[in-house]
Amino acid sequence: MWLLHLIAIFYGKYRLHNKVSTLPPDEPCPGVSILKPLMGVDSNLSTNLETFFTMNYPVYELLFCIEDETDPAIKVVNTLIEKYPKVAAHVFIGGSLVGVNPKINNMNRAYEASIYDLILISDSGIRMKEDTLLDMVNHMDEKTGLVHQLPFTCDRPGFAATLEKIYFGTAQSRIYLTADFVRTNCHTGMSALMRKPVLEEQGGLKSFGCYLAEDFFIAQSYIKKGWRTAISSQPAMQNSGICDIESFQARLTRWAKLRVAMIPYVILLEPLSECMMIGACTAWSVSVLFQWDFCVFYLVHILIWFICDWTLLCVVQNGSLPFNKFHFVIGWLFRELSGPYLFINAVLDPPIKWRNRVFKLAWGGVAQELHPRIKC
Ligand SMILES: CCCCCCCC/C=C\CCCCCCCC(=O)N[C@@H](CO)[C@H](O)/C=C/CCCCCCCCCCCCC
Ligand SMILES: O=c1ccn([C@@H]2O[C@H](COP(=O)(O)OP(=O)(O)O[C@H]3OC[C@@H](O)[C@H](O)[C@H]3O)[C@@H](O)[C@H]2O)c(=O)[nH]1
Repeated sequence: MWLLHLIAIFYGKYRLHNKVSTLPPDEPCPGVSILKPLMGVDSNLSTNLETFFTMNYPVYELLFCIEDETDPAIKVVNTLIEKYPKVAAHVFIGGSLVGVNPKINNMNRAYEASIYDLILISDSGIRMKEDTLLDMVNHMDEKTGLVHQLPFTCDRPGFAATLEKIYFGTAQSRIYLTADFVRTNCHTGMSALMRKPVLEEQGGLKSFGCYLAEDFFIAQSYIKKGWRTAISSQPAMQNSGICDIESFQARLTRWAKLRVAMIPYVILLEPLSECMMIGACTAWSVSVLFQWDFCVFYLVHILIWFICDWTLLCVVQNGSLPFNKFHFVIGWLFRELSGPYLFINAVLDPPIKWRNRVFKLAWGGVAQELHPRIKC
């Protein structure tokens, strides 16, 4: 785990927040079809979506996917389309039933209507900078089939936002960056650019509709076909208007359930890779083997881990943090203490609740909807 910390810090420093180079003027810019699956409206939706209309990229189309024809997101999107008439944008309402995964069902019609060879799947809460799309396209070299963004968050007020930033900038970034360094699949599909022809060879987006963790299986299919996956230099800036501890923990629990079903060895490795757990195990081991003091060892372990996490968070943030060190201590302790508890909860209660549906996963990751179309 110390090695993982070091790899994440140094690789993050080397790989993230690099200057985005412009494409050579003589090379034609590849067009990008951007799929935006939407469901409901939050206080930041309009400003988040607006950043897709103001990107500095020459050829792209925006394909908004909305399942429910009464969804207020339709009005938000139409207002933006009227405001930016020069940006190619279309709205797909109704979705299509091609599998169990509601996000795939929502996006599939837009995917089939997309006209470019590069597809960007981008969740509703994501914000783009003017050069984010260019940065992602720049990472799509001839060996790479899928470019994804390291999940991170925008600066927002409140303890829940602090907690989210700490989680994504420490525990998640550590694994994500190390996985990218050793070329292991760790793809989280909130913002991913992919080659459409490769997806088409496998039957298109709909062939991943049987999985809830479509992101993991899409990346896996690229790797099996000999393509590389890579992270881009800019992290994914999540900026959902819904930011509270309960929904954040529900999301982490849902993701943990997906991981456990897809990659069963994480049942053991994941809790053991948590600071408090591995620290306690190691402190006990050295107290038995070498008669070292348990408490001193444990506290030094936690202190070094804490310093590494702060360093990594600063690397991923690449600027001043919106909270002070005291808030970091509180948020970090809360995350580290609640992490193993959430994981155990996820293992003990396998049904997965996602928005207004409940699913069950079989080992391997194939999903089944438990009570189709229940409303919250
Ligand atoms: C030698 C030490 C090995 C340590 C192994 C650590 C085991 C995993 C610990 C924590 C997992 C955190 C994963 C964070 C990102 C995943 C977020 C997520 O769950 N996303 C899902 C929903 O979008 C998505 O479907 C799943 C994506 C793939 C998750 C793969 C997790 C296992 C990654 C193991 C990488 C180990 C790399 C280190 C190798 C030396
Ligand atoms: O029923 C749904 C649920 C979600 N979605 C869309 O899917 C995207 C992600 O939804 P949420 O924000 O609820 O969920 P997460 O951020 O946890 O998703 C993430 O984890 C699970 C993976 O399968 C997803 O690819 C990844 O985006 C949003 O754009 C949302 O609008 C639908 O279109 N229909």
